[in-house]
Amino acid sequence: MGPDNKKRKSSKTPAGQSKRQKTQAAKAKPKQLLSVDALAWARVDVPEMFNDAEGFFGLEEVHGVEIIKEGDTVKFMAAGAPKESAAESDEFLGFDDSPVASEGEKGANGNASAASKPANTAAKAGSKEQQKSKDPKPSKDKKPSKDQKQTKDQKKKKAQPANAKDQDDPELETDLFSKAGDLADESGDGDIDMSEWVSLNLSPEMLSSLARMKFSKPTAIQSSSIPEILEGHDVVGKASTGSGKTLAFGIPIVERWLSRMTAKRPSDKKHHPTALILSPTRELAHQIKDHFKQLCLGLTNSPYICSVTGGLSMQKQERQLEKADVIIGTPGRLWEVLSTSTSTLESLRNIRFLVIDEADRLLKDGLFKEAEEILKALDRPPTTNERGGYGGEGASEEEGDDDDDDEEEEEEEEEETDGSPPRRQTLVFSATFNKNLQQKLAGKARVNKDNLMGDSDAMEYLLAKLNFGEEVPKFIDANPVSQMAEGLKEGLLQCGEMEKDLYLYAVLLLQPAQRTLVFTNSINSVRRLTPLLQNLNLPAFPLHSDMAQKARMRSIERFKEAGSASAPSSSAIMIATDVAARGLDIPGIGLVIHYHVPRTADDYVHRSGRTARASSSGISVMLCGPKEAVPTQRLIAKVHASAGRSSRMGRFASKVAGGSGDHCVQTIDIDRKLVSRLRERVALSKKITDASLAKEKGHKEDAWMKAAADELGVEYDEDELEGAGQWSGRGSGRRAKEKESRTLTKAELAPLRAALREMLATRINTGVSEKYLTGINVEALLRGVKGEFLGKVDGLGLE
Ligand SMILES: Nc1ncnc2c1ncn2[C@@H]1O[C@H](COP(=O)(O)OP(=O)(O)OP(=O)(O)O)[C@@H](O)[C@H]1O
Repeated sequence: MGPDNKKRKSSKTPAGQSKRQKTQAAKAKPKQLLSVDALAWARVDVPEMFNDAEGFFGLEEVHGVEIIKEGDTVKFMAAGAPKESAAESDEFLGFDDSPVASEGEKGANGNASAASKPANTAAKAGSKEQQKSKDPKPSKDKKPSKDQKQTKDQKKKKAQPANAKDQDDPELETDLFSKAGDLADESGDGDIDMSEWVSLNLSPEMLSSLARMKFSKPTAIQSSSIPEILEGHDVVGKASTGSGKTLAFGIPIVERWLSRMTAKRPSDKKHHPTALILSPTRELAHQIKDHFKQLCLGLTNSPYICSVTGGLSMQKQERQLEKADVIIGTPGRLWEVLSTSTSTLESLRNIRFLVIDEADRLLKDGLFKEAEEILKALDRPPTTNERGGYGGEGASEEEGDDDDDDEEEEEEEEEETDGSPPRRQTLVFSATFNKNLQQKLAGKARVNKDNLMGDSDAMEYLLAKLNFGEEVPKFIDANPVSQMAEGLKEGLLQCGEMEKDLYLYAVLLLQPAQRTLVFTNSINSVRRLTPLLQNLNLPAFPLHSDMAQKARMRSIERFKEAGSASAPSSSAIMIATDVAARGLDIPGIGLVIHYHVPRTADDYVHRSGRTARASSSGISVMLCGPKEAVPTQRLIAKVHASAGRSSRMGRFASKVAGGSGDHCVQTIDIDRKLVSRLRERVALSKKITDASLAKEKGHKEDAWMKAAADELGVEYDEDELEGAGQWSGRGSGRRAKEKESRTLTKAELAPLRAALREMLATRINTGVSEKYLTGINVEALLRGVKGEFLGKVDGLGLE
């Protein structure tokens, strides 16, 4: 690193460097013309309200740059080296985007970047206890000296392909789903027998990566899909939730990238991504990215992986896209990028793999219009102009190819020399391909033989939706008997329609898990239940699509912290809409509660699949009001009938009635007396919550009315308006009630809170037997107790 770089390095802490210093540094250097992408853009913090604003994706600023306008063209002149070289020397560590900085070492790791780069592995491990102990690197130095770091950086530069540099912008680097933040894993490294992977013919590098992840054998879907994908087939993969579908397509994609890198010659200038993966939600997209990165952590050479999702800076994502090898995107944002950038679209037409994860959801009629647009755009033949663009990589390969012995090179050449895009493999994965499962519960959806969609129907459906390269893709069903995870226990708890809050609280106490996920059908319910449980001293966090992206990530982060190495004896409850139902892989979720009966049977499968993942066990409990009993039975019947097609309704009926079955849905016999002892505190908490929410809503309405009145140039006085009868009519009753709650807030909220505090501090007598008449201290119960009280209270009986 030269002296120039050293100086720039000091700009890492903007607080420590004044604007004047920066300007002086700039003056001292010869001026250079820079491209807009080469500039050191730094994110500007904007108020939360802009986070998800339509069409607003964030602000970025740059210092020490002179702007020169020549006609319609704007050029940038700056002192010092362009960003490109800065990035190579990890210069971008320096920009202190405050929200990222608040994420502690995570942001720094993202910057030291390339979780997947071997040279950075040590840096990453340095901040994460678990990885530190597992890091195979010989150097034990936590903080390398400057010289050592320089040598390391130089080595890193040599070892990495040009496009792997500057892996992530800290803002885009979520790192939320890396295993480092997961439940504390005490087990040591040990020697891992990897012989069960041998038949899949993976590269030694890949095998050592898998060993590093302690995956000693492939899951069923992995051992059946990986060979087919490596052989070049299109694959439709179906396997139960949590069965490792991500790596079933992830491993062959990375293998393919590795072999492309080996075959690549210096003359191959044009860069095209290897794979595009479509995901229905932002969180899942980030998770897949993190999963890929983990897989690549041990590779000497790793692909550049990026996610393209809403809620984060589009400009930065576009810059990442230019050099990406593996792209994971949500349809909305991806389409936004593709519809404005022909070069990106062109590049994506050259992908080798198109993956549709959670395909039944992404391809559901009318749900993701953008996904359809993307698929159409990728399949559209390029215009004559665009076609010229394809020549780059293929042509240079043709000219430069003089090694007839290299099979992979031949393959590359074969695919690209005619100027048309290379053959693309389409990979489609989900736990549910049964169209019948998608039907709404309301209406006349029936479970009968005729409307169940079997494998062949599923295939027909997919063939109509997707343009596969092969006439018939390989259909792999790794779990033909059940789409529910093996270690899952399902329970159904009947309660009064208006008693769900009470029963939710009771289940949380009686069946405590380190991480519990509660699903509701509406954003409003998430907004209400979160404070309701928080008032009861429960660690509840919200997740819904109306939250700003930063808040969504913060919630997941907090949820994940529970039981992790940093907080081993804590627990957490996430209250979510179905935005969390698909794909989320957060280890340690021991309990899923369906506060509302899911709208469709596939939602039930996926919601319940957030627990009992990867051979662990878990419990799913459905709260069910009297009116919901019939639709709920229909729903569960659908799920189980479509799995074991030979004995549909009868099988379910016997299970609910308490009959034995291999996949049993138990009716839960809860201790109702004990539940009634919780009633008072729940009622009080509800009162406090309603008052706070009404107050909040009132503030918003007031603000809106005041603004409207301002605009009209009139005085706003709510009481006057009410007195004049302006508020009468539809909705006035509700408004009056809300107003009452607001008034209550002012007059009585504090004593109510005090009363609840007192109630919560009192032990509850379980009244089960002499032996256990110790009572429950709710606070202690929730502090990391794993089902210990269950037997004592004789509660849910689901353990
Ligand atoms: N071979 C393996 N051995 C052990 N664990 C594995 C293996 N492959 C994947 N896993 C782990 O299994 C968990 C579930 O994997 P993944 O998220 O891919 O499941 P999925 O089948 O896609 O689930 P869903 O249907 O809910 O999306 C992950 O934590 C992953 O790290």
